[in-house]
Amino acid sequence: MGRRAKNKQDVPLPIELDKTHEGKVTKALHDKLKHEAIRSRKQKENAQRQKNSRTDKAANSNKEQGKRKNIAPVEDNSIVEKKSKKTKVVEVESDQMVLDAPDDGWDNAPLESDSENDDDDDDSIDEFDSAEEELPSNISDVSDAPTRNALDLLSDDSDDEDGIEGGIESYDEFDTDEDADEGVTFRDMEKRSKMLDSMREEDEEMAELERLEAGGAAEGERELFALPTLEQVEAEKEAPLDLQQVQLRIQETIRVLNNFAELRSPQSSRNDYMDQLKRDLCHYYGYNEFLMDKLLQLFTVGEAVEFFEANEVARPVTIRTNTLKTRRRDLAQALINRSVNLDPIGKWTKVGLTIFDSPVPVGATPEYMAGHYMIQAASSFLPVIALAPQENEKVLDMSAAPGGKTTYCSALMKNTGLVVANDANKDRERALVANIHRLGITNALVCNYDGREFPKVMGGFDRVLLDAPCSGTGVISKDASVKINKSQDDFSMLTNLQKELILSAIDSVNADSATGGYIVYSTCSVTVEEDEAVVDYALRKRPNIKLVSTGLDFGRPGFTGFRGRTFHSSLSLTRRFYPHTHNMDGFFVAKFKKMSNKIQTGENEFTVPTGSGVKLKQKKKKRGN
Ligand SMILES: C[S@@+](CC[C@H](N)C(=O)[O-])C[C@H]1O[C@@H](n2cnc3c(N)ncnc32)[C@H](O)[C@@H]1O
Repeated sequence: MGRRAKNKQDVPLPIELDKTHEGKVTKALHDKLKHEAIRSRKQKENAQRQKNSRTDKAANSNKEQGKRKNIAPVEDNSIVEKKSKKTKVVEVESDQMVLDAPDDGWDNAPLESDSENDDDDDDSIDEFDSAEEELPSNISDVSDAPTRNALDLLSDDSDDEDGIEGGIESYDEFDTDEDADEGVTFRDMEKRSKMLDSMREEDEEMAELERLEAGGAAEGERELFALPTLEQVEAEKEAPLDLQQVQLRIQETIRVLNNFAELRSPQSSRNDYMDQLKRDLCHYYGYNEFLMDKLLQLFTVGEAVEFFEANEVARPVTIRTNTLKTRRRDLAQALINRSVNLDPIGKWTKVGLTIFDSPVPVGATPEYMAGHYMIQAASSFLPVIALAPQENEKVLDMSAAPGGKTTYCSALMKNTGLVVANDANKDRERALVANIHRLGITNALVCNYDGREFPKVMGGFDRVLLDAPCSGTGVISKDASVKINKSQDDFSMLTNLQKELILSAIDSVNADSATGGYIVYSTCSVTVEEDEAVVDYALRKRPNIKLVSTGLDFGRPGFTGFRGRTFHSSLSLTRRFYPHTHNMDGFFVAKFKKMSNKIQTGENEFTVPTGSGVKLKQKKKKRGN
């Protein structure tokens, strides 16, 4: 746990970076002139507006009496419902659901035996309906989605002249379902539309003015910032940590680094600033220097701070509907009846729900006990969506415990075919077996091998999922010990294991599978050495595979190069997910297609079996002289 977390009583506000100060100094002069021009124009306009307002109000007061209610926009029912809900955890996807005029989502997850019962829909959950599809082709990009909120919608639609003239005091007055068109003429509408435009312009200019005022004042003060001297650094080590001071220094250091030529102190180099920043970030967020270095290599300093901040906040609790037993709409209704406050996770899944709050523990409801859902992180849906297991296939989940992904595979396969759920850790397999029973999975076989023993144990799978053991740098909000308990030795050990496991996973797949021939590699780590570097290694060692699209069209493309290393260009097909951009755990997903069971790797030719057991054919090595 970081000092920031430990010192809860003294936690300063989250660090917000000043993005308005990244430009050059000449821009300050430009801003100042613009500031003056806007101020003088605004003074004139305000005087004129007040005059017009008085005249118009007098002329229209009778006409406008009683009209206000009639011209208020009819608010979408779903928005009214959302507004009445309790405050939510920050959740980009659910906002999107509100605004995308949803229609049909709950019904897209039919209970197999009950699909014709769709017409007994309950109105109370219609607001969540969406046209989302499980198939990857329909996944939308949450990170790029427009982020208008319900109030934006209301203000866009509002036609109330009183609101315009006098300023909108409260949006409550628009909450009416009376006929919006009655009594409104085209001339009125045109006039109101012009007024709205002018109001918008005015708001934008005011915002610009405020920005310039705030920026101007800060600029003068901040230029005095200098790094602490060696003596001060030593003295700080002895004294109790002043979080406010450290926070301020982080902001100032980043500002200088963003405009180094102009704002640096001549006595300090870029490295001096970076060293101080690293020390401060370690203190403030409680990371060891080793991991801090790694993460600062991954992001710009600004984005690194966003990542650290996101790690201080718990991700939303999410559950996955077990479609073998129920439909999402029925599950949602059952939980709503228990006063659980929930929403669909986002357009990219039709089985996920976000739980905002619940008066009963989500892991102890009768629906949970009956196996109607799995408590599962949203990120953990992604590799299974990418794997896309089909009915009647033979699938291997190489590191399966506690079974979130195994049971999702079985659900997608409608309990047909075979899912081999393996894990090297016997203790963790208890939870795997319990989940398999609770969720009513009947197509799984649990085994307890070191994954590296595949495909000798069994081969010829249509698809293999390797959700690899990893450092957990994507799930720091769940396990803060990761901040301090990882060393270079741990990373070396893990990446070696990951490389061996990924080759076993590839060799366990039958390239001649009629329906499959796919391998998905995933980790809950954001480090390149556990993600792209492992995938790149697999591509080099197994030329009979190629990367294909994960089908997840949100998430950032993987790195094709990193700190002087060049990876195969197809690495851009892999996907990265971050807590600060996707509000889900940090995650990595890569999907391979195996093109042939024969591989030629210079000296050796391997033939991977299509049935169980392994045949390893080794050609005679060609030896040189
Ligand atoms: C990220 S967790 C898997 C989570 C699981 N896929 C799920 O969704 O519930 C990684 C798992 O790898 C297992 N593991 C570690 N080393 C292994 C190995 N050599 N072979 C197979 N599994 C291994 C760990 O016991 C752990 O359960």
